[in-house]
Amino acid sequence: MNEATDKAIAKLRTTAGDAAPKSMRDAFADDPQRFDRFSARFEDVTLDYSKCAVSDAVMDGLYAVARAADVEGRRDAMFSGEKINTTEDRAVLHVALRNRSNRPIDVDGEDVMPEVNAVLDAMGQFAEAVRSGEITGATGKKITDIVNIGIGGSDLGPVMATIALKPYHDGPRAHFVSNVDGAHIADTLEGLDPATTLVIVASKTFTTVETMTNAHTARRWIAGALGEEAVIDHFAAVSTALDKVREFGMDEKRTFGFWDWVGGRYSVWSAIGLPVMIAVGRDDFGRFLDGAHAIDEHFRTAPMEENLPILLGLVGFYHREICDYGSRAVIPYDQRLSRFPAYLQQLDMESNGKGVDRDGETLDRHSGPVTWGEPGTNGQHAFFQLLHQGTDPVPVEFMVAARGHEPELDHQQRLLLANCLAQSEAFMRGRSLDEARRQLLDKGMGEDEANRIAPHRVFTGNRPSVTILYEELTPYALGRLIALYEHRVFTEAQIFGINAFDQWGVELGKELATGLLPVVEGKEDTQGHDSSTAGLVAIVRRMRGETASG
Ligand SMILES: O=P(O)(O)OC[C@H]1O[C@H](O)[C@H](O)[C@@H](O)[C@@H]1O
Repeated sequence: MNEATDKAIAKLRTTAGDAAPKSMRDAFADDPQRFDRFSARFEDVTLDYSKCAVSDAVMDGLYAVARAADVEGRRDAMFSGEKINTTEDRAVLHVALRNRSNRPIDVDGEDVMPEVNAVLDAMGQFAEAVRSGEITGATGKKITDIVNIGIGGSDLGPVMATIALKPYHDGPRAHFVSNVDGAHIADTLEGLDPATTLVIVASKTFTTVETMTNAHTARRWIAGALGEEAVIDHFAAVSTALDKVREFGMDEKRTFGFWDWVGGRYSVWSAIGLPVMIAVGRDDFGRFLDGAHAIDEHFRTAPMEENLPILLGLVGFYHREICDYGSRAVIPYDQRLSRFPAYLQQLDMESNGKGVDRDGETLDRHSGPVTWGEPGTNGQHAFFQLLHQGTDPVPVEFMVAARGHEPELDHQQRLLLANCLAQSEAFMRGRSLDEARRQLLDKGMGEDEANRIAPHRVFTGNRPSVTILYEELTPYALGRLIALYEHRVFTEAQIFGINAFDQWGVELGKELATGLLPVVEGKEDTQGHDSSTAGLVAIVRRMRGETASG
C-alpha cells in the first residue's frame, strides 16, 4: 500500500472527526453559502454535494488524499496509453473511442486513432444502410428489428443507452438478449419476423457461453425460417476476436472490431454501441461520443476543486472509507435512465470490488461499496422506508433533468422534480421527535397518543445525498453522464489503490458453470462436490425425471 495515501487518510479521519458537520441542518442554517461552496458546474451539469457531511477542512483533507494517491498522475497515464491494467498487461483507452479531437494516442508506439476512426466510419455506413433499407434481409425486405445478443459489458451499456435515448429513435426497433435462460431469447423472438430481423452477436471474446448459446439459437431460428444461405444476411458481429467470428460463419463486411484496451464495461463507445447507433442514427451516436469527450477533457484539465468526476469520486470515497457506509443508492428521477443503476453496478462493482491492491497485497482498507438503485419516484414507494428510517444510512445519488421530452406533460416533469428535490431535502433535514409530536397535536391527536406515535414518525435526517442536475437527457448529456461515472470509478480506484480494470472474480463464474454442466447432465457423478451441491443436483435430476428414483 502507498504510505503517503495511508497517512493522508489517517489525517482525514481525524479532520472529519473534528470538523465534519455534526448536523447538516445546522450547517445549512449557519452558512447561507453552503450550496455555492459545495457544488460544482460543468456546462449545464450541476453536481451538488452540499447535502453531504463535508466542510472546507474535510474537502482539503480529501484533496490531500487524492494528491497522495496521485490521482492526477495516474489519470494522465491512462490518457497517454500506459499499460495501467497491469494484471492483463493492457492499456485502458475507452477515452480513445470518443477522442473527438483526434489527438494521437499511442499504444506500443502506434497511434490508435486511425483504427478507431475507421471502425466508427464502417459502423456508421452499415448503420445508415440498415436504417435506410439499402441493406435488407435475404428476401429483400427492410430490416424492422434488431436483436443484440451479448451479456455483461456487451449488453448493459447498449440496453441502458437505447432505453435512455428513446425520443431519438428513428431506426429499427432494438431488442436485447443476454441471459442463457432460454426464456429470454424465446420471449424476445416471439412476434418477430426472421425476414425483417437483423441479429448482432456482441462479444469481446466471442467465447462467452451465454452469448454463443443464444447466437446458435438465433442462427437456427433464421435458418429454420429462411434457409441456411440466408444466415449471412441476417447477422452482424462485434468482437475483438475476429478469427472466432470467422469460424462462426459471419460476413467479414459485417464484422466490427475493437481492441483489448477496451474493457467490456467501458465498451459502449466502441462497436458494441452498434445497436444504439442503428436505433438513433450515426449523428446522434456521434453526439453521445461528443458528450463523453467533453467530460474527458474536463476530467483531464480541470483543477480538482472544480473537477466533477474527481469530486464525485472523493465524496464516494469519503462515504465508503471515513463514514463506513457499505452501499450507495443511485436513484435517477428520469424513467429513461431505468437501467442506469444496473449499468453502474457492473461499471462500479466489477471495477472496484477488489480485495488486493495493485501489488497483490491484501487490502487493509475498504474498496468499493455496493451500488444499487431504481428510478424515482418508484423507489419512494418501496425501499425509501429504509433510506429514511433504517439503521444503516445509505448515501443517495439523485439525477434529474430540468426538462423532459414531453412538453405536453410538463406538469409531470415539475412533479418529478419536486419529488426529487423534496426527498434530498428530507434526507438532510429529517424530523425531530418534538416536530413529530407537534405535527400530531396540530392534527388534533390527544397528548398520550401523540407521545406514543411520535417516535415512529421521527426521521434522524443527516442522511447524505448528492444531486446531479442537467438540462435534458439528450445523447450528448447521456454521454457526459456515463463518462462522469467512469472517471468517478477511476478516481476512487486510485485512492483504494486497486486495479479497476481486471475482473478475475467474474471470470471464476465462467469456469465453474462449465465444470458443473456434465454433472447436471448426468454424464459425471457428483463425487468431489460438497453434499449441498450433490444433494441439489440429485433433486434436480429427480424432478426432471432423469433418475429412476422419482
Ligand atoms: O463481451 P464478452 O467477451 O462476451 O464478455 C461479456 C462479459 O463477460 C464477463 O462476465 C466479463 O467479466 C465482463 O466484463 C464482460 O463484459
